[in-house]
Formats: sequence, structure tokens, C-alpha cells
Amino acid sequence: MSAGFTGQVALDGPSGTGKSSVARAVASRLGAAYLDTGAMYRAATVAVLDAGVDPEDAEAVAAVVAAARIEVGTAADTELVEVDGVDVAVRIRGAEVTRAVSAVSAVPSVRRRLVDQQRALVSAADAVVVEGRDIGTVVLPDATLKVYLTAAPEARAQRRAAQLGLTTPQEIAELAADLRRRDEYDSSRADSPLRPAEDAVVVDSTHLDREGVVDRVVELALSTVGAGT
Ligand SMILES: Nc1ncnc2c1ncn2[C@@H]1O[C@H](COP(=O)(O)OP(=O)(O)O)[C@@H](O)[C@H]1O
Ligand SMILES: Nc1ccn([C@H]2C[C@H](O)[C@@H](COP(=O)(O)OP(=O)(O)O)O2)c(=O)n1
Repeated sequence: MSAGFTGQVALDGPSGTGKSSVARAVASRLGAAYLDTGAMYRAATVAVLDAGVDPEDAEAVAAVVAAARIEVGTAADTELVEVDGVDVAVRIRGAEVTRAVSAVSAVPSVRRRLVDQQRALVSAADAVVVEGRDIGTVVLPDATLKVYLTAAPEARAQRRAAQLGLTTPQEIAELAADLRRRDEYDSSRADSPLRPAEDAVVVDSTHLDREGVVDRVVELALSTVGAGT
């Protein structure tokens, strides 16, 4: 269903705030394409791990990613993620990739390459929802709408634990520690750190359910229709 929205919705924020699930649902509601840029950094990380390279070795990481063919789909209802023609859609969500992805995504040449690819994918769509960490600040500074999703750390850890089926206090404590570590890494890196764009609308999802967040973002997107933006 096309609701009349054209343009780009940038959805940024830390892990577990609901970006992926909200971005997909918003894209379906708006009849828009959808791009998960985190999936691209995760796919690059698969290439690095498969090459046997230390994710902290920036030079070696840069060389591996420069040679890898990373492909992602832009349909809201399917997940296509490939590295050199191999389907890695399930593997990119595994713990090994999650542990290494912040280091890989901090390498400037990796970012340049993937940002170029993201802009090319976005330019092919009349309407698109793009989620990540630097979409409003770097990838699409002129996006039609920028939303920065936040949520309390406990809510984020609980959501992630439920999603992964983790139940023991130790598993949940480890997951919360991993979220904190990744927040710190992603927010303090020199190149394109995680932060809200100055013109982003901040939406706190701590006390909203997923549908409540989707309604809010769709409403914000539709308010730009005919507004001359
Ligand atoms: N507002 C919300 N309230 C409760 N759970 C949510 C909310 N938004 C998303 N979720 C759930 O939290 C988990 C993490 O969401 P996800 O979209 O993967 O976050 P992110 O992409 O920001 O890491 C998913 O299981 C999702 O269904
Ligand atoms: N635009 C982006 C998207 C993701 N990243 C990095 C930082 C994140 O820790 C990883 C993984 O992102 P992803 O959105 O898949 O992570 P979560 O699902 O939120 O846990 O990639 C980035 O640096 N820039």
C-alpha cells in the first residue's frame, strides 16, 4: 500500500531499541524499500572471520573487505544478505559476528565502501527506510525524516534476551555487558560515531510497544508529505 510518502526515513540508535523491527514495519506501511545497514557491517565481519583475520587488525580488515562482494536486499518482507554469493542471513546474527562487528565497522575504509554502496541502493528507490548508526549524520544528511530511537539499557537488554531466548541471570548479565561494550565502542569511534543528528526527532521506546513506535514514525513520515521538504 502506498501512503503517498516519497523520500528517505533515516532511523538510527543503539542496539535493542527496536530499529530493525520498526524500520521494516514502517517500510511496509509506507510501501517503501528498506535497508538494514547493520546487516552490511555484519556481512563484512563474516568475510573478516572467514579470512582468519583479527577484527582489531584494521589494515588486514580493510584488505579483506575491499575484496569481498557484499549484497543485501531492499525489500521489507525478505532478508537477503550474501557474501561472495553465499547466503549469510542467519550467520550474521550469531554471537561470533556480534562480538567482532564493532571493531570491523570502526575501520574508515570499510565505512567508506559500505556508505557508497548504501547511497547507491537508496538512490534507486522513490521511498526508503534506512536503519543504522550514522544514517542521519553521514549517509543521508538530507534525509526527509530523521528519527533517533532510544530506550533504557534494561529494556534493551530484556528485549534482546527475549529475542535470543536467553533466560539465566548469567546469560542476561553477559548480554547487558555486551550491549554496554558495543554502545561505548560505536559511540566513541573517531569515524561516524553513533549520535543523534541535530535535526533528528528523538523517540524513546522504553514505555512504548513496537506498534506504538511504528505509528509514531509513520505519522512523522506522513507529516512531511506535501510539506515541501
Ligand atoms: N517498543 C518495543 N517494545 C518491546 N519490544 C520491542 C519494541 N521494539 C522492538 N522490540 C523487540 O525487541 C527486540 C529487538 O528489536 P530490534 O528491532 O532487533 O532492535 P535493533 O535493531 O535496534 O537492535 C525484537 O525482538 C523486537 O521485536
Ligand atoms: N550504519 C551503521 C550500522 C551498523 N553499524 C555497526 C555498529 C553495530 O554495533 C553493528 C551491528 O549493527 P546492527 O544494527 O546489526 O546491530 P543491532 O541489531 O542493533 O545489535 O554495526 C555501524 O557502524 N553503522
